Order: sequence, then C-alpha cells, then structure tokens
Amino acid sequence: MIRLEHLTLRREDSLILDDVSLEIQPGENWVILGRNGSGKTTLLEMMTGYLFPSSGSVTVLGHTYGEVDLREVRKEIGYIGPSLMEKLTLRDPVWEVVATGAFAYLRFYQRIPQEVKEKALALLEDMKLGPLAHHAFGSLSQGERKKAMLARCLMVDPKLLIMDEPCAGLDLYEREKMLAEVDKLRRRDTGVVYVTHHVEEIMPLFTHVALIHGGRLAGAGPKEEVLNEDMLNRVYDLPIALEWAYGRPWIKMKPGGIPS
Ligand SMILES: Nc1ncnc2c1ncn2[C@@H]1O[C@H](COP(=O)(O)OP(=O)(O)OP(=O)(O)O)[C@@H](O)[C@H]1O
Repeated sequence: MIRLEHLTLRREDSLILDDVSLEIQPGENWVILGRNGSGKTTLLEMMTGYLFPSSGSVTVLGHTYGEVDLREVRKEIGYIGPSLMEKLTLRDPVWEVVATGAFAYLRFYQRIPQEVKEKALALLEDMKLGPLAHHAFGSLSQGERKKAMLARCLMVDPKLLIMDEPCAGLDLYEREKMLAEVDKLRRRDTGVVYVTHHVEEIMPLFTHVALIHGGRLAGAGPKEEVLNEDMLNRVYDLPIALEWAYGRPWIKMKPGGIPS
C-alpha cells in the first residue's frame, strides 16, 4: 500500500529524515510514534505528496510520486491534520463541511446533491453527531470537530486514511470518544497511518508501529515487537515501564528519569 525507499530530507545543514525505508502492506494499520521534532509530520507529508525527499522514492497505492498526477492519487487518500482544519469555514453547517469531502472542496458554491447530503448525515449519525448536524461547524467542541473531520474523510471511502495527531488538545473524555471512532475503522477496508506522541492511543485497530527518532527509524514492525521497554527507554531517554491492558499499551514512569 505504501513503500518508502531510502528517504532522506536535508534542509540547510540539518538532516530531517535520514535514510528511512518502510513498507506498509494492505490490511496493516500503522502508528508512527516519536518525540517532538523527530520527523513524523515530515514523513506524513511525503506520503501525501506535499513534500518531496532530497533522495529516495515514495510509492503509494501503486503510484510512484514524481511519475503520476498527485491530484488523482489524493482522491484515494483521506487526511486529517491541523492544516486542513484551519481552512474550513466555521459558519457553515456541520453536515455541509462533511459533505464537501465528497468532492475534496473546502466549500460548496453549487447545489449539494441529495445523496451526498444523506451520506453526510448518516456518517454524522453513526458518530453520534446527528443532533449537531445543522449547527455551525465553529460551534462544535474540538473533539466534535475532529470527529466531523473523520466523517468528512469517509465521504469518499478512502483506500488510505492518514491522521496527524487527531487527539492533540482533547481532554480524556473527548480523546476516548475520538479513539473509539478511529477503532471503528476496522469495519472498513481502509488502511490507516496515524501519527501520535502518545503510546496509549495505540488502539487494537493498529497492527504495526514505526518508532522515529532524530529523523531515523529506530524500529518498525508488529506493535508487540516494536513496543518494548528497551526501545521506549532509548527513544524517549526516560525509564519507562510498559504494560498492555484492554488491548492497548500503557506507560508508567519509573523514578529518576529527569535529573533535578
Ligand atoms: N522547512 C523546514 N526547514 C528546516 N527545518 C525543518 C523544516 N520543516 C521541519 N523542520 C525540522 O525538521 C524536524 C522534524 O519536523 P517534524 O514536524 O516532521 O517533526 P514531528 O515529529 O512531526 O514533530 P512534532 O511532534 O513536534 O509535531 C524538526 O526539527 C523541524 O524543526
């Protein structure tokens, strides 16, 4: 589904990505985990074709970037990230913001087909946002906006869904509601790539983890293999205790990590 081969990105004197290779097969759902500034967003932007590597190649859904019309590839990819959220019109009704996903528009300037409206309303209903469908998008809480963004992506039944920290800024309750919706993606034939800082967001839906550290892949593979205390201690430079419960990994901090 995605093949990244020897990706390197240089900016001025720094190496932002350093020889990253990763293969994501159909049926796998991946989390990209790493500290601030480790290169996670850069990697996602290469998968969506918004950024090109200094060297290496990116193949997504069978298309090698640089050889295809990226607009065509993007029709098959859903994306949730901070940059898109900022562009949406806050006074538009929620259902209309969701419906724009059918055409990859930011706003409608023409009549919206009835079947598109019905699909948007059904997706909102499924996410328990039905009662808010006719409210202004800007009146929603942060968590409700994120769920509406997910509904917007699902308007086209994407083959691949790329999510950049969708739970950032959410309180515990809103985060868990969002994660429950993310986990429901198991019912669909959509591959998911999900960037986060937080180990506990790795829901049962996810099969694989890539740990990125200083622009290099520190580990990549089935989540139970990659997520171990040695690896986390190394990447986060903290004495971390890891536990699996309810199908999710959780971390606890052992004392003595940060010098006082
Ligand atoms: N255009 C640029 N020019 C120079 N440096 C850049 C540029 N874009 C990103 N960087 C640097 O590359 C590194 C990786 O950035 P990136 O946004 O991919 O990290 P991240 O893992 O997503 O971080 P965070 O978790 O904080 O969002 C950072 O050190 C950042 O400052």
